[in-house]
Order: sequence, then C-alpha cells, then structure tokens
Amino acid sequence: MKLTVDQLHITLDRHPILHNVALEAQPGDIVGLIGPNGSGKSTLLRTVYRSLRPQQGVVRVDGDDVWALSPRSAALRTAAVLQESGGSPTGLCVTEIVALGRTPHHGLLGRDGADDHEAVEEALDQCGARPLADRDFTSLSGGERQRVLLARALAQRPKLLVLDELTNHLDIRARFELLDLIRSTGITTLAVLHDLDLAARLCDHLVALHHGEVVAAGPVLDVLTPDLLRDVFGVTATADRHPDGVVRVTYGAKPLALDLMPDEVIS
Ligand SMILES: Nc1ncnc2c1ncn2[C@@H]1O[C@H](COP(=O)(O)OP(=O)(O)OP(=O)(O)O)[C@@H](O)[C@H]1O
Repeated sequence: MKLTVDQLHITLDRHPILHNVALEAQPGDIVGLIGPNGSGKSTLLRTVYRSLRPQQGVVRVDGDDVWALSPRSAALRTAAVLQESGGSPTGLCVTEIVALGRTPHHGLLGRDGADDHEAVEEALDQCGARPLADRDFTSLSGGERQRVLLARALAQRPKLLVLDELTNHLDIRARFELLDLIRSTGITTLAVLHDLDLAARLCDHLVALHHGEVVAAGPVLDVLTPDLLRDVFGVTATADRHPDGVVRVTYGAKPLALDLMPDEVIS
C-alpha cells in the first residue's frame, strides 16, 4: 500500500499549521516523522487517518483520496495508534478492546466470525498481550495499554499503520520488541517518533517538519545531519552508523546556547 501526501495546507483558528507538505511511503516502507514540539507532526497524521480534512492538498492511499472514501473503506485500509488522550473506554477487557479493531470488517449484522477471532488471537500473541487478555483495560499500566492499542490496530489487518509516539510509555526492551514487530509485519507505516535513535532504528526514511514545513526528507543519515540537528532541534549532535549496523545519535553535553541558535529555532 502506497501513501502519498501532496501540497497539504492546514490552517486552524486562522493559524497556518502546515504549509505545502508532501511525502511518500512506498509499499512496506516505514517513514518516520520527526520535528520539535509544535512542528505539525500530529496534525499531519490527523489528515492521514481522517480526523482532520485538509483545506488544500490531498492524501492518497494506493492512489485513492482518503477523504473521498467512505469512513468504512478508509478504516479497512488504515489503523492508527495515537498518544493517550485520557478518553479510554471503560468496562471493556483487553480482548474486547482488541476485537474493536475488527469493526470495519463487519457487515450489517456486525457478528464476529472465525476470521475475526483468528485476527484478535494473533494480534494478542504478536504484541505479547496474551497474559493481559482478561484484564480491564483501564487497570493497565501505560506501557501495557500501548501494547494493547497496537494489538487492536494489527487485529484490524490494515494496509497502512499510523503511529503517534507509540513508544512513549514503553521500557527500553519493550520499545525494541514492538519496533521489531512493526518492521516484521511489512505494513506501510507512518510513525511520529521524538526519540531520534528509535526513529533511525525503525525507519527506512525520515521526514523532518519544522514550523509546519518539510525541511528534509530521505534516508536516515541524509536527514539527521549536524546542520539539521542544530537548525531544527537546537542541539549539537552527530548521527553515525556503527559497526553493528545501528545508527546512533551522539549529543553534545548541552543544548545550543540561545544566542548561538538560529532565529527560527527560538521563535
Ligand atoms: N485548534 C488549533 N488552533 C490553533 N493552533 C492549533 C490548534 N491545534 C493545534 N494547533 C497548533 O498547531 C501546531 C502543531 O501542533 P501539532 O500537535 O501538530 O504538533 P506536534 O509536532 O505533533 O507537536 P508535539 O511534538 O508537541 O506533539 C502547534 O503549535 C499547536 O499549538
């Protein structure tokens, strides 16, 4: 499944948020969206999972404008795991939450079939959520919830996965496990990640947003240059591929002093 975003403009409450944003993910690609707080990453994701209709521009999934699809057709293609909003459903156990991922697959009768059961069981196992299956979702820790919400997204059997800071609550081993799992699914993925080491580890390509514009896009090491890390993130840093094949970012001891930072970082 190919994702294309083209000439996207978003204005919210008369504030321009995204300007002329374009990106592409080829089938099976994992594209990381990076950028400082407020640079527009979540806003861009919202246009992709159909929560925010762009005023200009288009989001295409396998050539179809997602905003021209029915909500059900769009949900059959795209699953999102978002930052916790605090609005967790109450009174549902983990298996029931994961089963919600099957909703777009149900016909008018809305009955669970063998396919639904199999998809839920597989997703619980894939995400290591089996021991939690009977627990009340609201009783789970932050990291456990993240696993379950990823399981719900995988149970949906989507063609495109949209992830907003999936790894926030996860311990370091769980981060690696879930990132490896996402990679192993082969699902085209657009992921917001603040941790640049994790972004480098997971993604084939990165897209850097700054003040609502794409300022760099391409293979990980082409994007994570010392200039970009300074100008966009306000840090002295270098990114290198180590002999084990992993890209790591080495940061200077302190953030750049305010008087050394480019104006656009401070503003
Ligand atoms: N309704 C709104 N009206 C005005 N500005 C808004 C509105 N919603 C969001 N914004 C602004 O849009 C900008 C981009 O927000 P967004 O959540 O997309 O950033 P982000 O890159 O995901 O940030 P973070 O890394 O902090 O999660 C922010 O400056 C935010 O304050």
